[in-house]
Amino acid sequence: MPAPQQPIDTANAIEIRGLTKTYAAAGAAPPKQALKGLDLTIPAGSIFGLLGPNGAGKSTTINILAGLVRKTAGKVTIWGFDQDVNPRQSRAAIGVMPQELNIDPFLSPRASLEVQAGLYGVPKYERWTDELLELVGLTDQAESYSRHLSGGMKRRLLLAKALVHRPQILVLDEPTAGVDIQLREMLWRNVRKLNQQGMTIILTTHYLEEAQDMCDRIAIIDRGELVLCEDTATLLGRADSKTLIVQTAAEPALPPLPEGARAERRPDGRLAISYAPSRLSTDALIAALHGAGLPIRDVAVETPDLEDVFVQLTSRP
Ligand SMILES: Nc1ncnc2c1ncn2[C@@H]1O[C@H](COP(=O)(O)OP(=O)(O)OP(=O)(O)O)[C@@H](O)[C@H]1O
Repeated sequence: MPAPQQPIDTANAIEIRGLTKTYAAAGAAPPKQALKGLDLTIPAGSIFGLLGPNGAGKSTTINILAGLVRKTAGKVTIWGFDQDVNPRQSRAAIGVMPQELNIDPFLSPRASLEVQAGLYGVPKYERWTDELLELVGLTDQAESYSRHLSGGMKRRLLLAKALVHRPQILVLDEPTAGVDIQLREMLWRNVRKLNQQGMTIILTTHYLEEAQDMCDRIAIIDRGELVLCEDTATLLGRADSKTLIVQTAAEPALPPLPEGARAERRPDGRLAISYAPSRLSTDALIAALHGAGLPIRDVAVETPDLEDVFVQLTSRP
């Protein structure tokens, strides 16, 4: 086996080049190409969102990173270590909180964490079991059977398990699917804290609002291919649409509008005028409304959110 190497370039936590995965045919099902030459770069220190519609290939990508699924072709570099050349080092750099609640029901949270630390070869003096239990709020349940934990507590334990070997990169696969608000807040508080301490976070979620709030960079994949990878702010700027909400003193007839603007009256009586900011500025629109004699009492501008952009980019013909 080649000698382990030192990380070469840790400006990027992860580099994926030409990643391909074809699942073998099973029974009547034909082979399935889940990833078709994916290229992805995840900067160190970021909170990175990996988004895509169902079946896009997110879990396949994450499972390849975690070493749970074998890629068909391509190159994966984790914290500077080529997965094929230095599998141990690349695995040590990453911790994964999976979707499934795969916890040994007969172990206590403390024992689960100790076993996990053993699997990663973390020496006893480097373990931080008590701190981890505290971090995820399981100190009081530390010695209970895991099978007695609630679903939310099991998820907390999964997060702690992902962290036992102090990875540089933490992957969260749909961490908030079906969890209550309290757990969600605990999770995001911890994620921000870990990120501030330098940990790179990779996140898949179906809650686009969460991705918009949490991630500083987002990749969208669809049908096994990269659609785009951008800073969240740039991505949000892509949807060339805004809505001017106008509250009028009375309820006059709809005024004539500049070309490209469309108005509708909302149930609360306000006018919602949508327009493309690349073709019509907000100032020009308001001036036109004034010019038409509209008795404006108040205005607000609604900007598109990630959901709008996502739908625009992944809607299928
Ligand atoms: N073990 C498998 N055997 C065969 N096909 C698979 C296997 N796992 C996934 N696939 C297929 O590969 C494609 C990508 O699946 P994947 O689970 O990676 O997508 P995803 O983006 O995570 O989707 P979701 O949001 O629904 O979890 C899908 O068409 C899926 O049916």
